[in-house]
Amino acid sequence: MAPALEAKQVVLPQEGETTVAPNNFLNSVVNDATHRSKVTVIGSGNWGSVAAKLIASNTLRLSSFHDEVRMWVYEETLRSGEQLTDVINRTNENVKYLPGIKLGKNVVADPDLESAVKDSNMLVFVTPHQFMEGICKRLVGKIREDSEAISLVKGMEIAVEKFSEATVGYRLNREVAERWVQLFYTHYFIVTAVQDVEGVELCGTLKNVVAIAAGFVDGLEMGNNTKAAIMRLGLREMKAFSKLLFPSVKDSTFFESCGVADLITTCLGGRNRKVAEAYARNGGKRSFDEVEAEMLQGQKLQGVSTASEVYEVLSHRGWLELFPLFSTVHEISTGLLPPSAIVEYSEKLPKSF
Ligand SMILES: NC(=O)C1=CN([C@@H]2O[C@H](COP(=O)(O)OP(=O)(O)OC[C@H]3O[C@@H](n4cnc5c(N)ncnc54)[C@H](O)[C@@H]3O)[C@@H](O)[C@H]2O)C=CC1
Ligand SMILES: O=C(CO)COP(=O)(O)O
Repeated sequence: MAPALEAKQVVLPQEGETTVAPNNFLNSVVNDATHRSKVTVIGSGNWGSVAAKLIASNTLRLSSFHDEVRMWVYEETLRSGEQLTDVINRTNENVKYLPGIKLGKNVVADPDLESAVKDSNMLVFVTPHQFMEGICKRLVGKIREDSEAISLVKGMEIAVEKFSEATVGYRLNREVAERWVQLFYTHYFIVTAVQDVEGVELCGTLKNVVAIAAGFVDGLEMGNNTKAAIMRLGLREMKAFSKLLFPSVKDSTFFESCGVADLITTCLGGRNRKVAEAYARNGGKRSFDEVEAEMLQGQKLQGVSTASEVYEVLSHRGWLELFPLFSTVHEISTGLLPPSAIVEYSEKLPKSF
């Protein structure tokens, strides 16, 4: 991917420093409409819709971007009989996944994946991870050659413009990272770039497994001390697992927004936590799928399937004993162990851990 960059003279902050979107600078640099970046958000769930809203407020403000933001919608028929896409385009609101929040008139919902991406060079992937493979396969040969893409990291309350933050992980090209930061940054959504793609990705992914464990603790009414202990041990497993898989992962990434902050917010308030709490209150008698469908009404949990994927890696590599929290979460969520096993697992902690 070779992005055409228009903002080469941006003075980049040091790694880990917060970047303030250089509003006036960008406006003066890019005037040529043919070189403006065009953005498509691939996904329109809860976070996908928030992302589209955030981005749309910035594309209007910054002349380096086309105003219009396309949002690919996995089409569904609402109870009213209307198509979700039609309702979004008529009301400017995702009434199913982000009700009560206007997305911005420059957000255009599109149920056709190919048409949604065809003119865009900045692709924002934000669907539940279980659908990503199928979507990527459908996109082969359909996207512009100069496309850049980002897979999103976190934040829930920003749709109502409460202060929040996020981390962009990048590999080598700081300028590309900077453009993504500009696209997302607002006064209420602080975005930081760190040179650690794997670390950022794994933080966002693995913390959902810890959030399931935190939900079990809540469901069993074990209190805050136990929950804090589970979160600390979870963070330790997140770090150990990430570094075993990718030795390049940096310790400092775990202290960024994508690390400890996202872990805390998801373990205190997220959907994984909420559904796991209900599952544990039921003593694991109803399956996660059942509880999820009932409680989330179409939104999707990531923690349970992530725990299963992590378990596969651990089994394959012979690391199960090194990661008792991760493996216990999987065993509980598949009904092999009762929810109470979440605190019993600590007896299995290896001495060196
Ligand atoms: N909600 C949040 O606070 C945050 C979510 N994320 C992550 O963003 C990703 C997307 O989450 P949300 O936007 O919250 O989604 P969501 O869970 O609110 O909604 C599920 C979405 O999946 C779509 N969908 C259902 N079946 C599908 C299929 N077969 N193919 C493609 N799409 C299908 C639905 O139409 C809907 O748009 C997840 O990986 C999540 O962990 C990341 C940060 C924050
Ligand atoms: O990944 C997420 C937030 O970072 C989603 O968390 P929940 O699905 O638990 O709300």
